[in-house]
Amino acid sequence: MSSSSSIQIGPFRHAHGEIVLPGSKSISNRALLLAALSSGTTTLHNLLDADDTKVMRNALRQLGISVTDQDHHICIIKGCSGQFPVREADLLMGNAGTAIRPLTAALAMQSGNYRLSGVARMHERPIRDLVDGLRQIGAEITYELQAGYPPIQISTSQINIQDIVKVRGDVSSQFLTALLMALPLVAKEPVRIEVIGELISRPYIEITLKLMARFGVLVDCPDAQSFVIPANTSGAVYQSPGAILVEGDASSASYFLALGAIGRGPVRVLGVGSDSIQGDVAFADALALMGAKITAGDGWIEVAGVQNASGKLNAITINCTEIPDAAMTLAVAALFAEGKTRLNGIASWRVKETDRIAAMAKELKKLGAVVQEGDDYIEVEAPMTLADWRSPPEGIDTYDDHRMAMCFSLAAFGPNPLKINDPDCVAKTFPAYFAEFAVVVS
Ligand SMILES: O=C(O)C1=C[C@@H](OP(=O)(O)O)[C@@H](O)[C@H](O)C1
Ligand SMILES: C=C(OP(=O)(O)O)C(=O)O
Repeated sequence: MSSSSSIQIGPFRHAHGEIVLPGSKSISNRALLLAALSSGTTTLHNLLDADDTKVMRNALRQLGISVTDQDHHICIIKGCSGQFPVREADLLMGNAGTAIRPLTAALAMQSGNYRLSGVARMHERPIRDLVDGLRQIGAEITYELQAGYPPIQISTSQINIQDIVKVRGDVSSQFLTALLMALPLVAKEPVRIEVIGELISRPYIEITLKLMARFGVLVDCPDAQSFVIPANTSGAVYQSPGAILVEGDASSASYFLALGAIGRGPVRVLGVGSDSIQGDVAFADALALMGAKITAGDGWIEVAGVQNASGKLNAITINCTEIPDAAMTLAVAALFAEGKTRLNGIASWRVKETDRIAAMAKELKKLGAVVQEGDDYIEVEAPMTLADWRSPPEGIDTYDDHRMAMCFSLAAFGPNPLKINDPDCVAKTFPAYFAEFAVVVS
């Protein structure tokens, strides 16, 4: 849990250096679950060691899986061949969407009794579309407090799959990810998952499919809305690949790439690059559109300032439905752009760690930016002159949202010192963030 301290940083002018990124949250939590469900032993290298992955590791241990941390970043998992040894458990999921949603689906396939709950904010984050998807195939799931939200109770039931399972994809892609990973455990015939309506955050589905393939399950995608899971004829459907090397986290990379643009650079991130399976590497393309000088290769990306004669970024209008997490970094980078930056397709921000559109608008305004928000967009214009930048004495609030804290560190490149409240909330995905930040800024 994060404390209620604050830090004072900046003003800074330069950013340069190299940073080795922590492991990807999205890959770490998928790899942990698939390794646990597989037959065989898997060694996970460069696993993220942060709150969200602790939640997953602890839950798997409670479910009877052998999870051995060799050091902070190497973890050895002995798989259970699809059937968790423990059939009753009360699992605390913190605020980790990548833990509660996939585990809910996997546990609904187990014929056991499980309760899943989280921190207060998790109980405001929707899970209805997943529960509806699972109920179609006979899962018994009830809501403990408010319908549509955790805590939930999963009871022993008979899973009976007809040939099509439908799921909505416009609130979170994690519901589809959860079904994709869980259904192979019970698919006696091929099962088609059909996505109803828009599918947001689509690149995260690519991560899911690629990880499933590493564990031996190949999903067919006949069209953009359909996913066909093969029949499970052998019982133990997932096969351990032996070892997995987790890439660096592309969302975590976004803060350092932005620093390389705003603080002249060069800043190089190591651990993600042109060969990445994470959609958030497209943040580098967005930054290039804003005028940043970017080069990349396998396993690295570098930013060396901006190409515009003004030395400033230029504003852009961009649809962010494929990069919902890194898009937050663009909103704060807009403080260093000429013109009005508009981020579209970000309705999902409202149901994440906090209402990120409201929080972002409120805190950017405290700095003197001109901000407009709508249901699914935000527009940001930098303070007109240096004198229009404000230094709010009460500090920037972070709403227990790791990305609010990390994004707003960029604002320390404005003319004033900056106070950030509750910086420890970065522990959700990047506990060492402010230590790494300190190494590259001056
Ligand atoms: O599947 C994943 O690993 C994630 C999917 C995205 O969520 P939504 O699909 O809810 O947008 C993203 O914001 C989250 O941080 C991680
Ligand atoms: C939305 C996020 O997390 P979660 O996996 O809890 O959905 C995030 O990390 O920005």
